[in-house]
Amino acid sequence: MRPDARAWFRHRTSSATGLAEIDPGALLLAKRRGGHRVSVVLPARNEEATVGALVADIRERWMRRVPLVDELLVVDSDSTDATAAVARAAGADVVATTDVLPAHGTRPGKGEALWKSLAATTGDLVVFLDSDLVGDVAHYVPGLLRPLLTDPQVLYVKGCYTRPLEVDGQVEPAGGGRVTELTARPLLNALWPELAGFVQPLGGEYAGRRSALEQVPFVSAYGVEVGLLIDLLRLGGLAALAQVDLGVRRHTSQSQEALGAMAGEIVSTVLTRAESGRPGHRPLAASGLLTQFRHDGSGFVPRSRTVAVDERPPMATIAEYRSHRAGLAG
Ligand SMILES: O=c1ccn([C@@H]2O[C@H](COP(=O)(O)OP(=O)(O)O)[C@@H](O)[C@H]2O)c(=O)[nH]1
Ligand SMILES: O=C(O)[C@@H](COP(=O)(O)O)O[C@H]1O[C@H](CO)[C@@H](O)[C@H](O)[C@H]1O
Repeated sequence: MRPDARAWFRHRTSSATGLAEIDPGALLLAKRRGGHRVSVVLPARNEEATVGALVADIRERWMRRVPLVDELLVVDSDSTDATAAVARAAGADVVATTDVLPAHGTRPGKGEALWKSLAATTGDLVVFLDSDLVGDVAHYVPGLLRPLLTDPQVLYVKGCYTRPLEVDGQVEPAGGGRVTELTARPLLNALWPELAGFVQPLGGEYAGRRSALEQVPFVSAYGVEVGLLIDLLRLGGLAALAQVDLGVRRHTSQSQEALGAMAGEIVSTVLTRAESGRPGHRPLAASGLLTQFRHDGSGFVPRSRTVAVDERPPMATIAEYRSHRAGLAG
């Protein structure tokens, strides 16, 4: 690791691996002293099996018992199951991606849900959690908020964790984060070595200041995490970024084929941000296509899909958003 990445890793990595490492009173005091309002956003596409318990736990622990969180929103991202009803019954506010900023249309993908969540929430601090988390994650929200509540220089905090791999009901103690290990980490180490200290650059649990999040584009699909990391590095510099060890993260994993497409979207996202390094040369261009293969018993069958990404502009450039925020400011 380069000296700057190593220094960052030592200075900007904190630990919140369980509630024993959290002082709720101190966080509440820091929140009140800073005059902060906290929104928690759960992007959810067909997560009826897990979103309810997650919502109920956050509401009970961090809204009712300890009012660290002011707003809990589930963004229903084109679900075809009962995600919205389950989330609402558990006490979350729920909005459909299609219903937010309707004049701007809607696009499929996680990044679209996260971009629109900025227009559907009001906190100056925003926490993002995947909706397919399983196990004890009660410490995730306070752990992610702590660097933002205690250090004004920090703009963005990513969770990091060990990641068991669960496929077809079989659980391995490690091996999760396959796209991170096989695609994102090698690419980021090659092109942005200053980010080499991030343990989980693609992790779905992170928090940031709205003032920063509204200044950067959101890649509309699975490239959103790697796009945010690169763009927030450019916006605030490495010292404005932090990570917190949240212990273990378990979630429902996708198939290798699905993750291949995810990797393609991440490569497309990285290439749109990678310069060829030689002045006057255009940015590296991705084909936007990925061909994978299945064997049908008699031979290999190619299957091509697009892994091109589009992105939404910084929310601060959206007139409806600016006028809505101005109205809130009174
Ligand atoms: O189009 C999408 C795809 C995913 N997600 C949500 O984004 C999170 C991470 O997605 P997924 O679990 O598919 O990715 P993985 O964690 O397996 O990489 C989950 O809460 C999904 O419900 C979403 O809101 N819209
Ligand atoms: O980190 C990874 O390699 C992928 C896949 O994880 P698994 O191999 O299914 O445990 O999961 C992450 O990547 C997505 C794209 O950035 C994020 O949206 C997910 O939240 C995150 O789980």
